[in-house]
Amino acid sequence: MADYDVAIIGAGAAGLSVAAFAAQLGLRVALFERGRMGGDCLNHGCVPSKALLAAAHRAQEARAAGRFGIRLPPPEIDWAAVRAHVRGAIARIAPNDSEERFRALGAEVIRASAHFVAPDAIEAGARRYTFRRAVIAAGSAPAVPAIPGLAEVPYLTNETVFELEDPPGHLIILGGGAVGLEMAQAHARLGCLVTVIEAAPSIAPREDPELVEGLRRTLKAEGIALREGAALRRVEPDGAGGLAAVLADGSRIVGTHLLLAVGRAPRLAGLDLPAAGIQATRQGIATDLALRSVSNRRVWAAGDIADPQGLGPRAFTHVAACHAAIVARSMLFRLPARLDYAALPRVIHTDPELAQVGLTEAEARAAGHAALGILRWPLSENDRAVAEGRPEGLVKLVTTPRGRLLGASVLAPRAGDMAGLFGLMIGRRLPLSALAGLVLPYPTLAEGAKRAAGEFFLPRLLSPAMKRLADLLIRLP
Ligand SMILES: Cc1cc2nc3c(=O)[nH]c(=O)nc-3n(C[C@H](O)[C@H](O)[C@H](O)COP(=O)(O)OP(=O)(O)OC[C@H]3O[C@@H](n4cnc5c(N)ncnc54)[C@H](O)[C@@H]3O)c2cc1C
Ligand SMILES: NC(=O)c1ccc[n+]([C@@H]2O[C@H](COP(=O)([O-])OP(=O)(O)OC[C@H]3O[C@@H](n4cnc5c(N)ncnc54)[C@H](O)[C@@H]3O)[C@@H](O)[C@H]2O)c1
Repeated sequence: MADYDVAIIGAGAAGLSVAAFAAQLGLRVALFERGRMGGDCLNHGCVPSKALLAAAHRAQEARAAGRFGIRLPPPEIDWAAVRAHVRGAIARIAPNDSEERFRALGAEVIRASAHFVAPDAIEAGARRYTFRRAVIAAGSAPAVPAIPGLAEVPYLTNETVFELEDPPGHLIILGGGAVGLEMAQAHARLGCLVTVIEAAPSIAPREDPELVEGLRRTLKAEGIALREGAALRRVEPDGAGGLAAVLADGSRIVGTHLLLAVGRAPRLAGLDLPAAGIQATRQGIATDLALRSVSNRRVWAAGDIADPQGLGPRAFTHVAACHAAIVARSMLFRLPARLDYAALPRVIHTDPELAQVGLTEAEARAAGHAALGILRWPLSENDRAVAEGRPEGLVKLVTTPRGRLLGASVLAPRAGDMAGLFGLMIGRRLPLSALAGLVLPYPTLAEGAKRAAGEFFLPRLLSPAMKRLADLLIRLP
């Protein structure tokens, strides 16, 4: 008999969700974790980044208070207290992910690095554990690009940037994606000089350019230097304890710290996958859409490390949770399960936030939708946004010609909070009339979603034929 029913490598968002479910069903669960319980999201990702952004936003609100007739002195940043706030947020959430909680649920938590030694066996801490089923949830690590000179300068990643004893004087960020932009705004609002170097022609290159333009304006207005379409040729020490980044156009940017934010790499090394006959791609563990390994049918993968059917990873905590639900269905109940990213949300948690659900206009065209309906509602037409002095932003909907919602892009304060509405519309294939006919509380930003949907029906409602019909009907007794 196998030692365990389910062995799980990694106690991050994905592994913990599977472990909690399997243990509560009474299965014998072994959960291997070599680092901190909670993985990236709790310790080096979502939680510290959102906590740092929260502090930064308070500072910005203090700076902007004058617009509302409130006179405040310029905010003073107590970096040690900001760090304590970040650590406090982690500490308050940590009990949910703790060893104690998972032991109480019935799982055995093994604090050691795990690797495969056979198709049905793992070794950790010099002990061998056999399993009936295994889940690889080892996550991803920050990618380190091959940049000449990088070995000669100290650099930060998401694993170290939240540990700085003092604020960076001038933070140079390589990569203008989700990590780069959130960290850029957090540090700029906390009083640091910030330069973002982005290789693609635009920051947030996957996102809708109309929305990115609004975000770019905000970031620049806050003093963040954006070097877009810039190739970094090399980095070198500046002789004063900092570094210089030399771009292909010859310009030299001198900073005190360098943060790498150029994407993620799956943590495959050290798992000894060949020992268990588990195939992997450059992007992660090769699985089918039920997240089951294509080559070892005892094994599933979940979270950042999964590469389902060549789709590549979607490195988000909500995706890790969604993967865990699919693994539970497929692995524990042997029910059909199929990953579907059609209604997947993603949010860049800057202020304003940039939220995307489903396809952007460009993604919809690339997917072969030749004719599209494009509906827009600017935030400047939303009463709440105007009242709060935040008219910068846009709701943009992408539909089929018949009005089925394919994607929604929103730039607005707390845009992510609108994502659920669009996710439900797309996921349940609800007609656009459901959104246009919804009665929403006034005044809320979400009314922008309803008004954008209304734009689909307005030209039809006010057509010459409808006007003639109205004229006729009003004459009837
Ligand atoms: C700065 C930053 C901000 C982010 N913000 C957000 C956000 O706002 N919203 C969002 O949805 N997502 C966000 N993400 C992404 C999110 O953090 C990840 O998608 C999520 O943490 C992935 O969870 P996971 O369980 O797949 O992997 P992880 O959280 O990385 O967990 C994997 C665990 O496996 C352990 N492990 C690895 N190999 C072994 C081994 N051989 N033996 C034992 N243990 C092992 C690791 O120590 C780790 O604890 C952010 C990421 C970063 C970097
Ligand atoms: N709010 C969130 O949900 C959130 C926040 C942070 C991270 N994450 C997750 O973590 C993942 C990783 O984030 P990330 O920002 O590191 O990756 P990313 O893929 O989102 O962005 C990386 C950026 O770096 C650029 N780049 C790549 N190589 C470069 C180079 N040599 N020089 C300059 N620019 C270069 C890319 O063009 C891209 O714009 C995200 O894709 C996301 O899934 C999510």
